[in-house]
Amino acid sequence: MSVYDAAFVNTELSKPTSIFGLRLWVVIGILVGSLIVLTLFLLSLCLTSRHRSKAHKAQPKPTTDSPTPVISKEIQEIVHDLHVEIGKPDHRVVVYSDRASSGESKGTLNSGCETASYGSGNVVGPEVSHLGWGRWYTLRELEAATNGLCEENVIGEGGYGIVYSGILSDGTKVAVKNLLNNRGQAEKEFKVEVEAIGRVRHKNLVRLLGYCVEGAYRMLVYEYVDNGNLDQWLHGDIGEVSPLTWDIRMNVILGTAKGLAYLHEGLEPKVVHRDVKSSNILVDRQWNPKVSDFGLAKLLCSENSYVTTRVMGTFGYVAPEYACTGMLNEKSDVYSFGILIMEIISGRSPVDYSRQQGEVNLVEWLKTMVGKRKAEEIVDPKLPEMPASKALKRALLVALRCVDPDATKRPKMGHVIHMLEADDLLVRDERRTGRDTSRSDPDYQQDDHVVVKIADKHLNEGTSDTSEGDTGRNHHQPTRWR
Ligand SMILES: Nc1ncnc2c1ncn2[C@@H]1O[C@H](COP(=O)(O)OP(=O)(O)OP(=O)(O)O)[C@@H](O)[C@H]1O
Repeated sequence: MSVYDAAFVNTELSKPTSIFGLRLWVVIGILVGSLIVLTLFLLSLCLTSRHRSKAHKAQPKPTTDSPTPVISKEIQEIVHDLHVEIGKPDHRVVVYSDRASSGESKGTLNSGCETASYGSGNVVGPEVSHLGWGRWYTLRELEAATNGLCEENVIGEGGYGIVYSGILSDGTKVAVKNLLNNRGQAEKEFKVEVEAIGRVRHKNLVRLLGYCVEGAYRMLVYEYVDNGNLDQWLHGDIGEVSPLTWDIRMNVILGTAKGLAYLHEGLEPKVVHRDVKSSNILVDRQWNPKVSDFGLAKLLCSENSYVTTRVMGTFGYVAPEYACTGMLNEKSDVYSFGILIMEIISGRSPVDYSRQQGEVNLVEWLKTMVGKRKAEEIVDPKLPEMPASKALKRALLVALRCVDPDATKRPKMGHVIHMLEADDLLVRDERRTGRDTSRSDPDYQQDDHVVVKIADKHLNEGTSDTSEGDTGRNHHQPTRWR
């Protein structure tokens, strides 16, 4: 450009324009500046929206197959209508059939401890459950806690799932129950547990900390109870002398009664456990009992009874009227609890085919022994020391009342606690004063008389309403109840 041209451009650019009399070069400068700012703004907008859409894709979409809302809705439904079916799985497959279609994970978990691959891939910390309690754990998180659902972490295997010990990232020790796919049974058990005990807090009930719903996986995460279950301590290989003293046994009975009383009388709708038995009573190092395994629980509104066509429970513990008619209310649990007391006192299983005739059925044998005034011979021979006679008879009395063939005459769990605690106070008092009241105390003599009377009455009534013929509708029904 020549000097002339440059001077011309300079002159032109310096001319004032109609825009506030600004010179042309100033106007051009403002326009270019604005254009740059606008371009930058649009660029940043574009980048932000792309980032958002990526992040959105990485999170599981809250669609209809998003786990929590669906489960939550279904759980509400089962409160009104639930028929739990009997069925024990015959093999240990922990990957469910719809897993492949969900596209989330592949392969089965078996005896190896290698980490399985889980396709969903997001490592998300525990979220607060949408159910209003507990936590919603990811599969990956529980896999990490249990060393990949490792064989070495297996604590036990129940009818509906395998239980693993695990340690969460915050150091909490937990028990993780991986429910088996049993044609819908896992789903039902899962819903029942979540609904029945999700919100329950009681020192004698195993606390459910949260759950995992991912693809076809259904897992329940419980507080870890570190001293096994009562069945192991009563019938396991524990040597000649049981560590379970009389006081410990009574403490276990009382604690269990408190847990059940809370389910029956402290909740609305009340919860009938339906599977009270020694393997479902966990104990901690101080021998505090905690009732577990609510998979068969049933929610009942206030005074209701429920008639089911399928009887659930464990052989030897199921109340006769429930077995025969399907009529279920909390008194069925009271019956099972009575059997549990007998088991704890005697160290015998409710049904033991290795025993001689007349001793196979615990209730029948125990009543006969009481009737013959041989209560002392009922006591577990592995007990380190014999209980006070009065304490033994009171415990037997409670047990006999709980297994009354007439469900309406069985005490409520609250009343059971009252009877047990009264006994506790009396026995402690007896020990403190160092006197044996058993012979002089009229109350004691009355107990003795009542125990024998109840046993006799039950023995006479026992078989009339539990005939062998009435077994048609029930699954796990023994041919004879007593
Ligand atoms: N929270 C827990 N802490 C420690 N151990 C547990 C816990 N929950 C269950 N277990 C143990 O895991 C094992 C299996 O328990 P689960 O409740 O699945 O079956 P079960 O009661 O033995 O049998 P079923 O379910 O067939 O009646 C039991 O030995 C039990 O002691």
